[in-house]
Amino acid sequence: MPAVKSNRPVNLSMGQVLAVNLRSPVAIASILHRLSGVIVFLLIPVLLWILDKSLSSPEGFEYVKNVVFGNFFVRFIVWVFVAGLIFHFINGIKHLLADLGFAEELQSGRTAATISLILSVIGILAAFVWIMF
Ligand code: HEM
Repeated sequence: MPAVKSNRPVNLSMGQVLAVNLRSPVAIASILHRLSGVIVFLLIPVLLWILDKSLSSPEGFEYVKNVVFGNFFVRFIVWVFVAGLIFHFINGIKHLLADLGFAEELQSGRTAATISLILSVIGILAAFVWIMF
């Protein structure tokens, strides 16, 4: 038996977790930073294959240009990779600045998270137009 009885709630439902976290830009930026890191990591082989193919020969380059990038689904996957990288990079800079002591308090951290979310959305939408059309 623990010496002090804890009233700390355990086994929170996912609804409770989301209700709290979706109201916090810091929490949203944090989980998306982890998710984007994993997405970028998982898609690296696809991008490496495209790069390898495009550098293999002039025919390989034409193949990637016309056939690979001619495919809507491949362009979408490439956009997901670029979107993940944009998000991860911008929020990574925020993390590194916080490590240096910038915007690490509650209010400044919220502001930094909001700014990085807005910049990420702008960059990700621009990448969508660039890659998909
Ligand atoms: C191929 C490129 C990259 C991959 C696959 C990648 C992947 C990851 C993953 C999986 C994590 C762990 C996330 C977590 O557990 O919360 C992480 C953390 C981190 N990444 Fe990246 N990353 C990449 C590029 C970058 C770049 C370019 C930056 C610089 C802006 C960066 C900055 C960071 C930082 C600062 C963290 C630590 C975040 C923390 O302390 O919670 N990453 N990365």
